[in-house]
Amino acid sequence: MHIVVFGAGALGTYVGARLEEAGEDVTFLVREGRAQQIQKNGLYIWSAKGDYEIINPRVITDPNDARDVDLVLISVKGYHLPATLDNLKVLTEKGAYVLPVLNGIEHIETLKIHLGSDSVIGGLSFIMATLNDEGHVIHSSDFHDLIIGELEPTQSTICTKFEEISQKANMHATRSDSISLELWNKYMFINALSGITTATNLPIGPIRANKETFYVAEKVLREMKMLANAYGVQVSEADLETAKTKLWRLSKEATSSMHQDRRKDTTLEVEHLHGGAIRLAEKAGIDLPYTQTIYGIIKPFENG
Ligand SMILES: NC(=O)C1=CN([C@@H]2O[C@H](COP(=O)(O)OP(=O)(O)OC[C@H]3O[C@@H](n4cnc5c(N)ncnc54)[C@H](OP(=O)(O)O)[C@@H]3O)[C@@H](O)[C@H]2O)C=CC1
Ligand SMILES: CC(C)(CO)C(=O)C(=O)O
Repeated sequence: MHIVVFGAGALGTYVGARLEEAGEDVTFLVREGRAQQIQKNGLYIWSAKGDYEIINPRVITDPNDARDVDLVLISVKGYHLPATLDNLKVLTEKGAYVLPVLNGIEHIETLKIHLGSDSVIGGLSFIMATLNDEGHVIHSSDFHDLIIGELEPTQSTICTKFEEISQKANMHATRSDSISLELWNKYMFINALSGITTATNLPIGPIRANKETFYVAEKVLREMKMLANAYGVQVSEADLETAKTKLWRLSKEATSSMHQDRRKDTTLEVEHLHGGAIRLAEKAGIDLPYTQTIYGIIKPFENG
């Protein structure tokens, strides 16, 4: 299978490298600056699950240079997605399916509108990864989960093929037959975790240690459950409890990628995540007061 990783950042490089390590044909579609950095420093992942270097990575900056693409793994930040749509179209017109692994929900509809519903597979990841100054991936969590699933029945064959190859790779890859529920469960979890860690500028430990602060995260979980339910996705009380348990199980220094971005003084995905939830809530005629407050607190830090 020929896989194009669109955006060789922390998550895309990690998954792309694991697939290449498993013997798959992987091409990285990047912008000029990243292409030069890869040429200078190489493509490495440093991980407790096993370090890996891609020897002679195949890197392109123009989608027209990609031949016979089966699948495009989209791993740009939410705020970069609009600028990728024309290049993605070039790839879907060659017959590729796209598998976005971004956090969030709104991007699924955006991609469907621009590329057609049949082209867009559901996907998400649980991992803590970031790029260091050399552009190498630092994988700091003991989990590295990738979940995929068809959003349309026509995607069954490509999902089966990708399931087979990704399960041979050094990561925990699974296929879900309720990917919309998985996407919303992740959205619920990430809006609580990234919201509370970024707004307080603290990792999860001190947040849990102050019940008044953890209470806010719990309220965000509840609002996100309500939002999912308003969109017909049956996020349940049990799912909410699972998300809460996950927040308790994280190591005390653990934090969200948005909070890591705040620490690095770079752009935050707050508009894509919390802003997206507020837009969806407005359309559904519901209020999300805790999410709205978190959004307001983070907003001044959005542009670094
Ligand atoms: N990191 C993590 O642990 C996790 C991240 N996620 C989600 O995954 C998504 C990606 O996050 P992450 O990997 O951390 O982000 P990064 O910022 O590390 O990577 C994003 C990459 O996208 C590239 N990019 C942006 N626009 C384009 C473009 N037009 N063409 C080609 N490449 C482009 C950027 O390249 P350039 O160098 O040119 O700017 C950058 O390398 C986010 O939605 C995040 O929430 C989900 C789970 C965990
Ligand atoms: C919570 C985590 C680390 C899980 O993958 C994540 O998605 C993020 O911080 O962006």
